[in-house]
Amino acid sequence: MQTATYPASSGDQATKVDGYMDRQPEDKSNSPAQNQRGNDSQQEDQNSMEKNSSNSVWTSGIPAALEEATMSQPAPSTSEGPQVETMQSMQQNEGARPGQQQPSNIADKSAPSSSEAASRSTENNQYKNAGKNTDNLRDRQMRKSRLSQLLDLQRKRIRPADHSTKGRYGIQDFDFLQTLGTGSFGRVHLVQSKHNRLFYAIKVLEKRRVVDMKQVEHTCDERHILSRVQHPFITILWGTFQDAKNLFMVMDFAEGGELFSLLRKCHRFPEKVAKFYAAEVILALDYLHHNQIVYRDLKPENLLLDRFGHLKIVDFGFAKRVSTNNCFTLCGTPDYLAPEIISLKPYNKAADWWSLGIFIFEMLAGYPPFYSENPMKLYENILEGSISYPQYFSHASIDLMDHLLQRDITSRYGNLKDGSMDIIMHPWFRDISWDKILTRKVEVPYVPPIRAGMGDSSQFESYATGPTNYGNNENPEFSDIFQDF
Ligand SMILES: Nc1ncnc2c1ncn2[C@@H]1O[C@H](COP(=O)(O)OP(=O)(O)OP(=O)(O)O)[C@@H](O)[C@H]1O
Repeated sequence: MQTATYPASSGDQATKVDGYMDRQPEDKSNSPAQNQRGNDSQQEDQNSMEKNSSNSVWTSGIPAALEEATMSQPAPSTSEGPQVETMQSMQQNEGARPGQQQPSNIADKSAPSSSEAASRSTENNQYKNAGKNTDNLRDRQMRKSRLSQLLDLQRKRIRPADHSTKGRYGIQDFDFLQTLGTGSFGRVHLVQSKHNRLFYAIKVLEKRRVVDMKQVEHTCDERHILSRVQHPFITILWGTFQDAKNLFMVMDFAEGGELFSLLRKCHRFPEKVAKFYAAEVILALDYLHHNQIVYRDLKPENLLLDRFGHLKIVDFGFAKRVSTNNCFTLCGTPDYLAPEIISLKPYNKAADWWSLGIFIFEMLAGYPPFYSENPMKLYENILEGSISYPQYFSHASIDLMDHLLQRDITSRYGNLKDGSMDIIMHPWFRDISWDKILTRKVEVPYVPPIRAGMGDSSQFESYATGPTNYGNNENPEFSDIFQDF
């Protein structure tokens, strides 16, 4: 779990929902309620930006679009200066990866341009006229049916129910290296296979903590669901095993770190970038929902980047197999909770589409729409549902978020007769090639600056080495409860 370095203020200590820790935006300097950070923390941020900027690499193809999108967003006035500068300084300081073109002259392009406002207004006008001029109904129908066929193929890729990951590996198969992240029940380690020398991530869960926090069912669901799903944007579970005290889940190592960290470094993403990450998430949610799985914990902390810059959803600790409206558990991350969950009403996959709306907002604004340091106020804000969109959001993005952030689930996009198609076909995604997104043929906005395949954990926070006295098989605990592992 990413620990926020945002200064804690009174009353904002971790809130637990169903055993999970709350998050605090590290920086919501451009939020309606501006933060009051001291010089020290600003200096710290500056230092960390400089450190990070020299590492960051933006791929060659996207930057022009990325810059345009970034620069066409008037920056809100904040004590820390505009986000635009932040993004630009990241770009200016980047080093070129071997074989990659240095992004074209960013400094020149950063000069204020009178065409920016014009281009935004053209974009908005295009959106307003979209129904009249482009997208005639027949084209739309054809696109929709082509897309449905494509998605159907992916949706059917599910491993058989009797596919077992149990006992496929043991502690003796891996060298345990540093900690990549910590969670409520243990930690995730970088490991190296003693056989093929490849690097993996192993999530270790302490059985006693899982039992004490009444998370047995969630943990078993996580293992079961992850062992069956097969999707380009979902982490692969290679195997599970246990020792006397711990459960182990062997996953592929997502080397690029958390999207959360990238977002906090950039403060907010240009629309093109947000659209790209949203598109990958949508395809993963579409896949899960068609396989009767609701994810229930969408947030930037659970979205990791692989070495190429594509997303991998991790942490299926709240994922659940569902039929219709049959979830009641209060779980998820407060900022991302759908109103029906807070009201303790039965809820379904529509809750994930609500979270998608929050996710898109947070990527574009740098803070979630209902943010409050006071958890009760946060819940009130969510239930009340009034959203103040920053003026630099495009009409199309606002329209999509309005349709996702519908308190009434019978009006929420994703939950209507056409399901996810309403989202996929929304004008905000007009320039997205869904088939290319699915086949990962789209140029990514950001390639993590790592030495791929070398066990490079530079994109993760450093942790003091934790307990790694794993592998003790004496006096096994709870083996009846965790017999599936
Ligand atoms: N496959 C992976 N590759 C690289 N890092 C990973 C991987 N899976 C998890 N991590 C890191 O470990 C952190 C904790 O993982 P995860 O969220 O799955 O644990 P958790 O115990 O369920 O945490 P939480 O209590 O926050 O739900 C992640 O935020 C991420 O930084």
